[in-house]
Amino acid sequence: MLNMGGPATVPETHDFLKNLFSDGDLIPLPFQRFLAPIIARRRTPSIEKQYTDIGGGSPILRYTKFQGEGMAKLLDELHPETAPHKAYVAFRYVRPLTEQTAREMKADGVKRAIAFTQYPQYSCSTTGSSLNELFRRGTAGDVGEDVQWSVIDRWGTHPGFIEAVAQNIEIALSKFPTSTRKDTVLLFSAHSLPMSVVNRGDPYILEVSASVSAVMDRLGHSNPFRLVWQSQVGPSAWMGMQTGEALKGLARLGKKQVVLVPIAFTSDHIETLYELDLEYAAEARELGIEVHRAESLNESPVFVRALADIAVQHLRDCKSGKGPVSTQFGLRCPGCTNATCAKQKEWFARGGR
Ligand SMILES: C=CC1=C(C)c2cc3[nH]c(cc4nc(cc5[nH]c(cc1n2)c(C)c5CCC(=O)O)C(CCC(=O)O)=C4C)c(C)c3C=C
Ligand SMILES: [Fe+2]
Ligand SMILES: [Fe+2]
Repeated sequence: MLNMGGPATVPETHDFLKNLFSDGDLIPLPFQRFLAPIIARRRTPSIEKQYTDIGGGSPILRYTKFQGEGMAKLLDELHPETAPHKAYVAFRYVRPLTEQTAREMKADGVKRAIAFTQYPQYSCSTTGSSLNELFRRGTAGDVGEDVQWSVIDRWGTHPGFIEAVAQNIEIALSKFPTSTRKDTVLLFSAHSLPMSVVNRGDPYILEVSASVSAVMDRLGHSNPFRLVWQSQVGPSAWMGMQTGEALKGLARLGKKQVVLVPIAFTSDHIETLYELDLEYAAEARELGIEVHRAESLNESPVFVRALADIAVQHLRDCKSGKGPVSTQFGLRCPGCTNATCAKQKEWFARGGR
């Protein structure tokens, strides 16, 4: 289960940021090895405060373990041919790091593995970065040379995922009076992307939009909705409209009720618990808007079942000869010039050999 991870405790914030700013797939910096520790050190106090304010750390490891254990148990029932199943967590910036997990898998004698991204929608900067790291570890022999790999690289319109999000929206909507419920705006909010990444053909914006569209279809277009973008960092141009600006605009339009919907991450983190729940909710209240947030997928049984279904479908596709990767996987961003991306895709397409 590939993801970025987050600091489980406040003192781990610095190392998280240092690893994050050292990742050239996420943030290409000149003199990266030199600049990354400097930027990380400068940003640590403000981000530490945010993790303190949300209860002392990121819950992502706890939720990912919960989801993974639930998925593995379901897989034993749904796909006994490949039982027993075990979920390993491989984070990019905090423990358990890809490197540590790779060694653990080797020690366990794993012979068949699925690199299962936990980002629903594909971006070169997120899933791409995790696959590049796994490729480096795999080719360095950290996982074991004889492991057969396949890849689940995106699943943003899977009906089970869409159902889980839709159910959480319905719960949030039910907190508004029946008489005004249908006027409530569903404001889908996803982590933004620098325009430089969008403009090289990264599919993330398109895939997040497709998720939103599928959720609205499932809800029968019961409410007005918009997709907006949050958490941009630094002075460069990022994908907009920004979530905070959208709330101001909705207030100007006389809207009084909003459901905020996180759509690009599977568990709570500072974007939901700090930015949405503390910052934007307070801003909205000042603007005279009542806000409820759709809960993150966290411990949703519908979502755990969706993960298992995605894996079963993938195992069947592998067996029926559709190959170890999706058809989308082979198509790199037209503007991607990252040499590791190219090598990684070839390596996984051969089953990681
Ligand atoms: C699908 C989710 C995410 C995408 C896409 C994404 C792209 C992206 N992010 C940065 C820069 C930073 N991201 C930071 C933290 C962070 N990012 C995501 C998710 C996505 N990022 C998460 C879940 C987190 C963890 C923080 C949290 O919310 O718990 C940070 C560090 C925090 C900070 O310093 O503000 C940076 C920096 C870029 C440049 C980028 C696309 C290229
Ligand atoms: Fe790439
Ligand atoms: Fe980010």
